Amino acid sequence: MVEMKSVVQRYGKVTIIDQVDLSIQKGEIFGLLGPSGAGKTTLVKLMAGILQPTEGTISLAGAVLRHLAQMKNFGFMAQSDALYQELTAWENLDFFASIYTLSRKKRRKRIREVLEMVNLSSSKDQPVETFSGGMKRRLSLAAALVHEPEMIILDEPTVGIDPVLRQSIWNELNDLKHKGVTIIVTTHVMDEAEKCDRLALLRNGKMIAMDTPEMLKEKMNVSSMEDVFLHYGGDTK
Ligand SMILES: Nc1ncnc2c1ncn2[C@@H]1O[C@H](COP(=O)(O)OP(=O)(O)OP(=O)(O)O)[C@@H](O)[C@H]1O
Repeated sequence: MVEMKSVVQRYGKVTIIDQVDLSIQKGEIFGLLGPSGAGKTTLVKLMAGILQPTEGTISLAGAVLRHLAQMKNFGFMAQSDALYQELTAWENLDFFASIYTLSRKKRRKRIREVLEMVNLSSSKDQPVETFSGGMKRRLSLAAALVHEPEMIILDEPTVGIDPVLRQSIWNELNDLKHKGVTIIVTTHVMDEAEKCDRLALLRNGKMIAMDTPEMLKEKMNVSSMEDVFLHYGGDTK
């Protein structure tokens, strides 16, 4: 689904992403883990076509990537919420759904579904400016999913979300995965890292390990993802 070859991203003389190769399969949950400043957000922005790499190639489902963010089959949830504060939750979702030219009937059905998924049905008519941080995060997730994309990129999706809801979001991500949706997620949360099919560990812009959570633990001879992370010299923030 995503193929990166020798990708380098530089700002001036500073190298932020350093010769990254990776390949993400359709229908997998792929996690990006690394200490703060390692380059995770930069890497997902490159995948989303929001940034163009200084060097290397990025292709999506075989095609060289061009403005993927505008493509219909793709959803992106950034770290900062891109919501219209004065509009209600429903109106925000209706706006995002209309961009993707969903029919009116389909839109209503789908908005109800995603609101239910993120547990915001009862707040659907409230303006976003009255929402808590966690509610805004949940609405951003709903907005990234409203058009049923084939691939979603979630940059720290569960920051500010309590453990119960975090679990229900992960159940939802697993359901999507079983429908063949490819999910790319950056996280600092170790129990979330465990839920990924494969993980890439990033440090100082370099890919230092890539494997299943089980194999990473086995290779390090440790019992938790926390230990894997610490082994590679990360800090858990
Ligand atoms: N536009 C930019 N110009 C210069 N440096 C940048 C720019 N964007 C990011 N950086 C630098 O790139 C490095 C990686 O940033 P990035 O946001 O990708 O890290 P991250 O792993 O997502 O961190 P966090 O977990 O804290 O969100 C940081 O040192 C950051 O300061």
